[in-house]
Amino acid sequence: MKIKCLNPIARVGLDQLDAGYEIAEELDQADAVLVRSAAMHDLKLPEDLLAVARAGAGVNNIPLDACAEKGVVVFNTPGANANGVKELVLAGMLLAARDIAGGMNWVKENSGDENISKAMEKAKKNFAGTEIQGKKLGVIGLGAIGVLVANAATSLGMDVYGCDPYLNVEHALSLSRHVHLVKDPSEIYQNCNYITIHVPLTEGTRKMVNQEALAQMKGAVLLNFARDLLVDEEALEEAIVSGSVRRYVTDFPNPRTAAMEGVIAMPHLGASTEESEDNCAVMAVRELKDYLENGNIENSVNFPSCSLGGLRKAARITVLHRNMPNVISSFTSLCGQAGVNIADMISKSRGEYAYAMFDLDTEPPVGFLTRAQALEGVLRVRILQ
Ligand SMILES: NC(=O)c1ccc[n+]([C@@H]2O[C@H](COP(=O)([O-])OP(=O)(O)OC[C@H]3O[C@@H](n4cnc5c(N)ncnc54)[C@H](O)[C@@H]3O)[C@@H](O)[C@H]2O)c1
Ligand SMILES: O=C(O)[C@H](O)COP(=O)(O)O
Repeated sequence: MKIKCLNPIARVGLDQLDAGYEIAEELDQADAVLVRSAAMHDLKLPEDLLAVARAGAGVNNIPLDACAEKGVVVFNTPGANANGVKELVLAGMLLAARDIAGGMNWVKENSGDENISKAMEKAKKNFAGTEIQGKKLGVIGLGAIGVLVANAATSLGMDVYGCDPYLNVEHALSLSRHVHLVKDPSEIYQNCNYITIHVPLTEGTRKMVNQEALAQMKGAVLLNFARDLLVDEEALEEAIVSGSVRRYVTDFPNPRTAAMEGVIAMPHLGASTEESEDNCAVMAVRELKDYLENGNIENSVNFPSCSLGGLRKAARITVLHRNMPNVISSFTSLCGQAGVNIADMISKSRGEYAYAMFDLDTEPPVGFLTRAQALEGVLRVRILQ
């Protein structure tokens, strides 16, 4: 199997690719892709590509539907970089609470002054600020990162409010009981001193922090460590001028926000820690290998989770297909016609797409793959032995 890395991937992950694998020089040779933030929307994907693993959380750089249509399974690594982001969000709040960066710059600029120790005692009032203890923090999106940020903020003495209409059980169970859940994000916009967004960028969340939301804020610090396009930046500029937003702290600057007054920007550093890079790489490679070698799917963002464990029978056939009637029945009929017994099977669906796995007592005959691949609704068939 040839794996193409579209971004540098941590060595500890690549080291798991044993003898059966090599790193591809070119994308068109690849059986699978490992990627971080490289933009894939305009890439021509090879016909034989089987999978893409995003070593990270956000998948807005990957054409998920186009991949599904071609029978390419896309994975991500939920939670693997969440702590790295949480720590930077805490730093972001502290950087907005006092002018730490301004103060540090002042020291650099005055480093030649022999009387700097005396001068700073006069200058320091320019960089003073407030404490975060006792302030209200609103967290929009209580997933892997949002929960860690909310819990850490309660430990720092903040009064924390969280909003997530799709909060899942795992994240709900790990959320501190001190976090107040609200249904309407307006409660957060209107009442919180700090507001932090941790939702994926999708068509539904694009510009979710819009003019209406920004106008409700009362001198808040808005933190965006998720994606720039979640915020309406024209409205943001007005909100900073009017004072409804006091500071915008972002990990996703662009030509517009990088030059804006009141913005504290970092160059997409959230997941750039040794630990997060290692965690993501290890998880992404594990997911890829389990899919390539056993056909099992875990943490896909365009196909359902589905597993039959390790290969134990004569052959395993996997079928990525549209979620529509008769695909499974026409496949099992094909097995019957070929005299192949299905020893075990599993089938799962997710939205428009579905996946089925069949363990066979005997190897399928020559030509079986071509016949299965031609069945209506089938996107890709693989035979694993
Ligand atoms: N700065 C960085 O380096 C960095 C690192 C990792 C992730 N991210 C970004 O942060 C995002 C979140 O990451 P995560 O690991 O917490 O993902 P996650 O999938 O664990 O959590 C996302 C949460 O957002 C919630 N959500 C979706 N739509 C919502 C809405 N309209 N209102 C409120 N909540 C909503 C979901 O229910 C889910 O709980 C990623 O999609 C990515 O864009 C950035
Ligand atoms: O969505 C993510 O996981 C982050 O934005 C991290 O992206 P990166 O892997 O390019 O640092």
